[in-house]
Amino acid sequence: MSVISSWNLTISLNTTLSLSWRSSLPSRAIFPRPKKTRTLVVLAIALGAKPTVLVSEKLGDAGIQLLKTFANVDCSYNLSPEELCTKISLCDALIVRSGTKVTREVFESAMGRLKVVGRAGVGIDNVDISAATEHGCLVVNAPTANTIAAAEHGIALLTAVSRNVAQADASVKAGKWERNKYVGVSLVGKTLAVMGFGKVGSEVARRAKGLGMQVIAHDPYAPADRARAIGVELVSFEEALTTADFISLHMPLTPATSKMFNDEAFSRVKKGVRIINVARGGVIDEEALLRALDSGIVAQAALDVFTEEPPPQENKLVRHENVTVTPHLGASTTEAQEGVALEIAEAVVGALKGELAATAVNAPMVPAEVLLELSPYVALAEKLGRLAVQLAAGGSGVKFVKVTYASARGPDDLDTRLLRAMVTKGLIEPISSVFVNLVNADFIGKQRGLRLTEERIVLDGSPEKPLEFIQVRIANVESKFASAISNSGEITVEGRVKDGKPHLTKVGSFGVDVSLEGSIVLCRQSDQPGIIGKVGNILSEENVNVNFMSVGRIAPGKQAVMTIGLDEEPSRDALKKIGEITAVEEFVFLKL
Ligand SMILES: NC(=O)C1=CN([C@@H]2O[C@H](COP(=O)(O)OP(=O)(O)OC[C@H]3O[C@@H](n4cnc5c(N)ncnc54)[C@H](O)[C@@H]3O)[C@@H](O)[C@H]2O)C=CC1
Ligand SMILES: O=C(O)C(=O)COP(=O)(O)O
Repeated sequence: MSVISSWNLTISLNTTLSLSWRSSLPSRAIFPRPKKTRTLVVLAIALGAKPTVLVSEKLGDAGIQLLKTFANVDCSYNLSPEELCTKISLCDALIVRSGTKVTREVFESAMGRLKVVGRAGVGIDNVDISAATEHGCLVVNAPTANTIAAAEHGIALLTAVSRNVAQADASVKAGKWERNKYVGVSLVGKTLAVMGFGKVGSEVARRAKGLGMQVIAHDPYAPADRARAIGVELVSFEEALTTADFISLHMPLTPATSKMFNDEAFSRVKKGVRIINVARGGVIDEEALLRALDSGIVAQAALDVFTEEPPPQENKLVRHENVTVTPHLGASTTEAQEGVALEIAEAVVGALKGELAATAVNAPMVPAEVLLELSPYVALAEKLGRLAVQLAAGGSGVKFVKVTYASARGPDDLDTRLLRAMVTKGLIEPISSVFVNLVNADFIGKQRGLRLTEERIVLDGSPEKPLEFIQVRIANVESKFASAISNSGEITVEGRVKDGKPHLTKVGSFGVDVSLEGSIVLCRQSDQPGIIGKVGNILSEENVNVNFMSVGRIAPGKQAVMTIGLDEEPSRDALKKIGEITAVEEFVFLKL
């Protein structure tokens, strides 16, 4: 047996937490409700009540029909921010496009009911992801169905600005015939810099090559071999700026890309460059672009997106004669909208059912097969967390938690993110009013000052099972059940999965064996005959069914820890009577 990572490995509690799930997991583990409403919601769904999905922007019909097979669908377009906040507390899911701002206020107004936000498109800059995560709300998007539409729109604008199509059209419609004024420039042989070489950027590049352009791309995160495969050279930002005749923007709006095209950037471009933006308005400093257009540094710009949408009437960029504009039409083809609607409807319905969310934005994926295999260990992890925290004496302040995973599998073969989230859930929910799920576990843990570290132990043997046991230890605390403190001085509980069910197999330094169902009584007594019978009698007098009982002792005739699994909760009186048995030195009642 070897320990392959040490307690020093502090898992960063602010990393985005993993998550995906299946209906085989208990639904409350997936989308737990605030305590008062949880039971009702689960019950309502069990009785066949449909969840409610609010669609706040036009969505393709195929998507709406799919949603209707599973949910009540409320299509309410053009809601004001106040109206959205009012409606949202009655909705389990919200589907938006780029026109709805899903702000922190929206999540706060949802009062814990909103489980999923579906973005019917790619860019999620209109959704406050941190607020979603903090509120345990999953965000999913539809990242693939509009790629081609956006790329084609980029190419449409590229050709339009090279040949003054929009301006010439307006001129003819105004009764003029200005053939000399609208002489354009050719694309063939010109250099196009694609900024952001992702899905849309690479499709634009492919098409531009077909038009005979030299294509370079700037993307700090794109693999060079993917670029090479379509004959594109990845270059620095500087090189892209200084060599391009056309620049097409395809990066997401993030703090790093915000106003990436500013006075400084425009001061380095080739005079007469043409710029196309089908990404997000915010990646350009619009004031700086206006200056660059007025000074002739930028010959033309084509903008599908704006910092503020729709842009104000008086927006000088929109009215500029060298600017071609479209009203955020990149994704607006019949084909893309049907595709996006289906993609998002499937993702939202799946998430509401508790299935894997392949396009989760605030919850990295755990593959379906991994999840299926881990499912009983997920339940075990939560229950161990629940037991450990209930064993801490009041006022101890649980802070340092160590989770050990013992397995015969290699260290890279076990994704512990899910298990870590469930231990966190088990540790926090019994002692607070917050609800913890796989989306917000790390955030809530960090917020509450939990320092959770993980350790892997590699066991010899055949790696059939993903895990042999999970151990949860809480350091630097007193316990209300002294025997739960192991030789290392920590509250220690350890469990295994037996016949698909979680079992408690160790408390402190005592080996025990009890199925983790219902509730349990832990009892330390001096090892002597008759104790089990006495405890059993007290419980049977109360009609409390014992589902499991085990006794672990240090040595014959010394001390023993009796673990009793109960179907019902015993009365205070019964617990008092157990405590009064002479040989019983301490006992504790724990809810699972
Ligand atoms: N106008 C419209 O209707 C549409 C607009 N979009 C916009 O286009 C963006 C790109 O979409 P996809 O290609 O599907 O996303 P993607 O995620 O496949 O590609 C984005 C690329 O940008 C790169 N990137 C990130 N930071 C960068 C930086 N600082 N400099 C250069 N590159 C950077 C990433 O590495 C990635 O390769 C979306 O985020 C969205 O805002 C997408 C679809 C339709
Ligand atoms: O998918 C995207 O990122 C888009 O910008 C498309 O926006 P839309 O859904 O058309 O409002």
